[in-house]
Parts: sequence; structure tokens; C-alpha cells
Amino acid sequence: MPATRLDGKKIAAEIRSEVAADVETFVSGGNPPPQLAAVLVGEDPASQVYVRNKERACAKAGIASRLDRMPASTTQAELLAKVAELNADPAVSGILVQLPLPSKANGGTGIDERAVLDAIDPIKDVDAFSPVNVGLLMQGRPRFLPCTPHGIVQLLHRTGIETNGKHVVVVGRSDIVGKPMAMMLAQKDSTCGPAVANATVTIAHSRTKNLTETCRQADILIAAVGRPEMITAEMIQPGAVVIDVGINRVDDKLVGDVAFAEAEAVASAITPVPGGVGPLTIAMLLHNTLMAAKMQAGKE
Ligand SMILES: Nc1nc(=O)c2c([nH]1)NC[C@@H]1CN(c3ccc(C(=O)N[C@@H](CCC(=O)O)C(=O)O)cc3)C=[N+]21
Repeated sequence: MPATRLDGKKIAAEIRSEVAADVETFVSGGNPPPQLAAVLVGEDPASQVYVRNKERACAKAGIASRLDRMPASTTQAELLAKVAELNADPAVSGILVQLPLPSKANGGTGIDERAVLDAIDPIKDVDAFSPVNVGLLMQGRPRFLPCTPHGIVQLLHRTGIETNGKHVVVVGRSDIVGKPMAMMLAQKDSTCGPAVANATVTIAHSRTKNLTETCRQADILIAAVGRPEMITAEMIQPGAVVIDVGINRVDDKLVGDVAFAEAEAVASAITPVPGGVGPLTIAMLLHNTLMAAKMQAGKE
């Protein structure tokens, strides 16, 4: 029997309508609408699409948004000045600096990404990339949760997949997905309770010996490497749940990190690309923006 497809798009729509209802309550309580400020440096086409999708999602949820476009030639000092301006603007609830920043090869000026993320006020850090929010998560007292791993927790919870006591293998150790994902699932509790936490977690990466055997031990396999279709059927334990975080553009098509057709024949449940984890990332960004507005209004 082929795997159940986990419909991220549908679950994201559910979360977005919950956020929209909460925004309405917040605004009818006399608060200004939450506002998300996105900063886009350069003209990367994938980033343009993402920023546009995000603006549309904000509008549907009653969240205001502003987009500051800056040329690829922007210097680090100029970008830091923009972040400082947004930090100081009381109308701005959340700040997102779209990554990646343009590399020198793409006309960029060699901005240090870390310096920019470090400059975002932690109370407006809706990506949860700032060291304060990363540290709070590590200590098990998170404020903002990073959007992609939080979306995956929501997906598991809302489809009734428990991680408690199970072996989760996370392939990829990025600061944005792999590391926080592993931490969130290993902890005692999550935003969705202990059933979607308490996992035994292995972090695998490009230097892992016997990657196939390691992956095959997973009850839940989370692929977040950014290499198209690198997870093949033989790396999946029959009946495992497969979560594909990859968004790779190959020949103008979106493919995940999982070879979907063959994986679907082995797994019990799997997320498609597109329509899996991606839409949840945006839903959790809206959630974080509302949370930021509430915190700034002193209501959380
Ligand atoms: N500061 C920052 N924060 C981010 O969260 C961030 C970022 N920079 N830079 C780029 C990555 C990538 N990312 C995606 C989010 C949603 C989809 C998404 O909704 N994808 C749709 C398909 C969209 C399409 O067709 O292109 C899907 O998977 O179904 C994709 C990619 C957020 N990122």
C-alpha cells in the first residue's frame, strides 16, 4: 500500500485561519494590526516568489506587511541601518531579512549574515534566528520557534503522528532546520505537548558513516539537506514516516530531498513537495508575527 500523503497545504490553511481569528480578536481589542517587515536584498527569483507568497498570506490573515527592497550593492552598514530603523519603528511587529543575502558572485558586497541576524531585536525576531531565541529554545524555554521545524511539529500533531519514545533521524544540521528540529523533538515537551516531543534523535550529515543504515533505523526520517532526491527507498525503513524539507529547483520543477515515487512505496506516510512542509513555514511565520505583536502590546 502506498504511503499516506501528509497534506501540508491543508494543515497550513487550518493554522492560517486560526491565526486570522486570533488577529481579529487582537485588533478588536483596540490594538493596531500586527505588521511583518520583510527586507529583500537583491533580485534572487526564488526569494521574490517567497516574499510575494508571504505578503499574500499576511493579507489573508489580517496582518499588515511592508517590503523593503534593497539593491544587491547594499553594504553591510546600510543593511544594519535598515534593521535599526525597523527595530525602532513601533508599527513593526516582526522583522524578516530574506536569506540568502546575495553572494559576491551575484553582485553582493559580502555582507556577514550572522551580523545582520544578530542585530534584529529578539522581540521582533519572527524567524527565531537571533542568538537569544536560539538559546532560549536550547534551554527548553522557547519564545519564538523557528518556522520550519515548528511547522513540522504542528504537522505531526495534527495528523496524529507521535514521536514520544520513537527514533527520529534528522538528516542535515543547519541552524535553520536540522539543529532546532532535533532539539525540539528531543525535548520533554513541545508546543503540542509531550506526544510530539520525547524522541530519541540522531542528527546525520554529510560526514555520517553508513548513512543508509543510520537512516533505516528511523521511525521518522526528516530530510533537510538541500540535495535533490538524495534520500532513496533503500534508506527508509518499511513503514517509516518521511518528512521532506527540501525545496530544490531542478529544470524549473520543485523537487524535495526525497526521491518521492520510490519512497512512497516504502513509507507509511510522506510529505509531498510542493504542498508539504513549505506552506507550514509560512503559516508559522504568521503565528510568530501575531505573537510578536502581542508581546509588544504587553499581552503575552
Ligand atoms: N529569513 C528567511 N526566513 C525564511 O523562512 C526563509 C528564508 N529567509 N529564505 C528562504 C527560505 C525558504 N522558505 C520557504 C518557505 C515556504 C515555501 C513554500 O511555501 N513552498 C511551496 C511552493 C512554493 C513555490 O511554488 O515556489 C510548497 O512547498 O508547497 C518555500 C520556501 C523560507 N525561507
